[in-house]
Amino acid sequence: MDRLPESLAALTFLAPLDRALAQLLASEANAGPRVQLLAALTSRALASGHVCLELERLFSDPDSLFTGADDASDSPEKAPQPPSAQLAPWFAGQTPASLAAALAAETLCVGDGNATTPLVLDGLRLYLLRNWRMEQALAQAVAGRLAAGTADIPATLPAQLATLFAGNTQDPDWQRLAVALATRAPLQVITGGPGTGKTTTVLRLLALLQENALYADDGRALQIRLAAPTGKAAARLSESIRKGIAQLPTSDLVKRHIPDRVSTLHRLLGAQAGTRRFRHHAQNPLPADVVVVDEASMIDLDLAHSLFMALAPNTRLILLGDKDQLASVEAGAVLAELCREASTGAYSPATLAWLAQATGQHIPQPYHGQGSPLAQQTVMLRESRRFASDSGIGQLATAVNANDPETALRLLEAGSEDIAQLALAPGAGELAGLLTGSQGSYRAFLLTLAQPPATACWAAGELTTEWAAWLKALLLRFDDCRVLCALRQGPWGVSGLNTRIAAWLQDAGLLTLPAQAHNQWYAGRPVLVLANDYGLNLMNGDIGITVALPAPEGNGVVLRVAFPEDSDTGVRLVSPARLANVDTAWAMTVHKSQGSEFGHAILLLPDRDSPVLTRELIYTGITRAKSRFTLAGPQLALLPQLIARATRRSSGLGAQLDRLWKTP
Ligand SMILES: Nc1ncnc2c1ncn2[C@@H]1O[C@H](COP(=O)(O)OP(=O)(O)OP(=O)(O)O)[C@@H](O)[C@H]1O
Repeated sequence: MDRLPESLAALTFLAPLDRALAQLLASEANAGPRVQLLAALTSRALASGHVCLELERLFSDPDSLFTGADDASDSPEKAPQPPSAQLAPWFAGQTPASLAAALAAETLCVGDGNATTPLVLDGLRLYLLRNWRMEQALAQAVAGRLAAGTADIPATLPAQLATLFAGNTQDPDWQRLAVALATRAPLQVITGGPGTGKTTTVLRLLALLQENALYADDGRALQIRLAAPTGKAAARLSESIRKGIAQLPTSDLVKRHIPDRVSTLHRLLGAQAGTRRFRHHAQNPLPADVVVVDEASMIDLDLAHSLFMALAPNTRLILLGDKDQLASVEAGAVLAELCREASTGAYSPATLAWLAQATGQHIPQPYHGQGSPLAQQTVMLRESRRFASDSGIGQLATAVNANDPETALRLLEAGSEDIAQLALAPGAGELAGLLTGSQGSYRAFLLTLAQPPATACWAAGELTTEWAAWLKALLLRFDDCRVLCALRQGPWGVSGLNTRIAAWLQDAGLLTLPAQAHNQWYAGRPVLVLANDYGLNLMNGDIGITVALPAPEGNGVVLRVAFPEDSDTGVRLVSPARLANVDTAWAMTVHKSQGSEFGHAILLLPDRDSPVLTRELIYTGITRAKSRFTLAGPQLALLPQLIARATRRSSGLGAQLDRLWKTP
């Protein structure tokens, strides 16, 4: 330990920012070598998605703490030695408890959260102060929403539920149970895999709440706000809400008061250019009676904290998401932490009795328990309506989630109408055939691109209906197929694949690339927006298609990027010159694909293992497929070890909640 700080340079897995933090603590707070090292490690763990540094894990499984989330590389040169080997000399002869004791003695740098110290030690968890505060505040907000206890059952509730769920014959009917529970507290969590009916359920809940509000004595409609973490997820929810409203068994008045506009969460909270602060916060809460947030697995600690702080105490929050998907790119695994008891249910006798009275439903014994107050407000939807029980995609996703590699391999090897595997040679030429083939490929998209309308493109400076419809069709067709990479860098990562795919498409006569290699812009280039741009109203994750349009004035053509938009034309055109932060999107990372779905999802595994290849990544990749899934790669034999590797993000949210509930 005494050789620090110079020797921090020897820890190659640290980033300059981690070392800078250590140096700052040394110069400003007189931090000793041990605190410097642990501060740098906390900072590195944070960059890998962990809210805190768990000292026990630092000893038991350090390599799992220091892997990148979205910036993984498959070049082995980057990490000459695993972190465990590099750290071994520093921690020889120590234990988690001895480290904690030594840290606690450094009172200028390390505190218990009451004083303003740069680091907070909470048991055997070490935090940067800001994260500890956010986690505390979030836990208190969650617990606060559940503190009021159980409301009485409104006399009308059983009949309303019976009408709304008249078509559901399942026993228990988890959708009905979820709606019933959501009426009794200002927080409800609904988790479930793809197509388990999360949107359908929340629509019925909104109908029920709005019905009660509109037909009450004062007849005031509830202000309902819908949001999702990315623009793409928001557009998808908007589309399924639009379709679902028509089928609701409720009056036209109620239907008219259910919104179908879904904003991004950042926009809902009032993101402002040039600052991380949102317009809505505890002193200026969101004006809303009900807030629904979909794809909640993508919400990191920071955003979850901002969301909870922006809600007035009586605003009802409904979180929807799939707890088994990849966690957020930034630190935290909020939905997974909130859903710790979702699989087992753990419904208390009081909840069981309440539900029996409200719904007439009896939850089977395996789901009984003495769960936390949050478990009582959480429902896991368990039956996929999108995938029949014999669908390959559904079965494969279930096997991966259940850590059952034998079944997953058997399904893939046998193949079926909707799943296949494709072993690739180093040149990956087999993939070229798949991407230019007749179905579930980029062919239909590129053929649509080649056939713009023969009519005029512009009328009075606006796109004509025909051209707008063509652009919308183009955007839709692009979702026929997508290559999802596990990694970003290297030959099997997004960067390598995008170049190869464009060349294959050109070889097949489907695409014309610019003669000059440095010119990245060409008609047909799909682009992915990499960061929120409030000036252009484009969100991280939005996808646009580059098109050549007749110039609005004069001769020739201009390149524009078409993005979907919730407007009359349904599309918006942006000049490529204004798009500084975009990437080509023939291939994208599984992380970036969250919240999207594709007709045919092709998940590409690299040629060697990496700690970022996890069960959640495989599951998320599979569940992006609507009708066809292909697992491709040069080393498909890696699959069982990837399925076995479950992600565990270090966080204290669950522990903070447990503590709050134990000490009323
Ligand atoms: N109780 C039900 N009875 C019949 N069909 C249902 C029921 N619930 C959902 N569905 C149908 O199943 C499909 C998937 O439902 P929904 O879109 O609500 O699921 P989801 O969990 O929100 O899906 P996603 O994974 O896309 O978020 C839809 O076509 C929906 O109409």
